Amino acid sequence: MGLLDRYYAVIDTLPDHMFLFSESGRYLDVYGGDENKTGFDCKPFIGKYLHDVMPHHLADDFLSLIRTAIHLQETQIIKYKFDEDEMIELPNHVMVPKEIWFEGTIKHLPIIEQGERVALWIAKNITRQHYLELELKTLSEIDELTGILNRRSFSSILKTHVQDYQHGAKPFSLILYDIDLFKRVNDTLGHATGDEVIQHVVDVFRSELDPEVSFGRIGGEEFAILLPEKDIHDAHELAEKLRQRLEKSPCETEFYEIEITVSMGVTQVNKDDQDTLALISRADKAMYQAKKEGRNRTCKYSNSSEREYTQFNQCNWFKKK
Ligand SMILES: Nc1nc2c(ncn2[C@@H]2O[C@H](COP(=O)(O)OP(=O)(O)OP(=O)(O)O)[C@@H](O)[C@H]2O)c(=O)[nH]1
Repeated sequence: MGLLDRYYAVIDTLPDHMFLFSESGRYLDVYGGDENKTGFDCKPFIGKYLHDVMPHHLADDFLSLIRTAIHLQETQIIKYKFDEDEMIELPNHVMVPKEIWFEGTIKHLPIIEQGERVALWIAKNITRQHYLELELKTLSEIDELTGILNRRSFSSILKTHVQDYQHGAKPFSLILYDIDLFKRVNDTLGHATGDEVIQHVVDVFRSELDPEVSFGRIGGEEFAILLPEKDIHDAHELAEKLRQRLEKSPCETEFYEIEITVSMGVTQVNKDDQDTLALISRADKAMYQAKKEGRNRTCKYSNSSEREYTQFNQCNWFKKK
């Protein structure tokens, strides 16, 4: 076997697809691609143009990357997908995959073919990696027990809302709530039943909340709801609706029917909120006031929330330094 044939055989068994494109978007050559599992070697594309084999807006994007790689002589990297709606032209015998993700690396090649400059496009199938990344993202953002946002992702969304508000977005409100006397559920009926109660409270609230509302578990039995474009009065009204709904919906476990209530604190973002701390602290103080006033109620943050909290801080087992 001559050296050229050997090179050709090697390049054609490479796991990723390698396309040679002219700067007008013509497929000059196609190699490899065994591992891309498209069931199609793409060689029939040779001689065709990008616009002949894929939806035009995708072809426009691809062509612009090819031209950028050639003009700047800088490698371009892109993540892209083909799916049932947007697919390259496949022969009839090839089953159209639901979704297939690629990483494309586009490099300028020092070759002129038929008067045109040339780029090499290496396409690696990253579908598995893409789904793993999605799974990891979900795991890092979602609370395992309840399926709502965890503390970290809720805090990050809240922070973004505060920043947007400081840059002119509409005000929003925050509800914090805590399950009343929850310790006794755990202590009397066991931790597993406690977990069921937490799930029940979340389910009842979730069924009442719009899907675009951010809802997070920010502590063991403490939750937060961010209400975009709602003032403190709207937020109080909604919180009361949720509280009353829960009051009328006992948690049914296999062995028990458990009456559950929550105490809720409500506040609204204001111009002094440079970060989330003061905002959360106000909602927390209002929630504390609701606990102090007898639980199973909703309090709006006010001067009296501040007073209650200050009195709490004046107890004798710790002092502010
Ligand atoms: N089952 C279960 N319990 C939890 C979880 N996280 C925190 N807890 C429990 O939640 C309880 C919180 O109790 P406390 O903070 O004393 O408050 P409380 O009994 O709810 O009383 P008030 O808040 O004053 O109405 C503690 O017993 C924690 O162990 C969890 O994920 N599962």
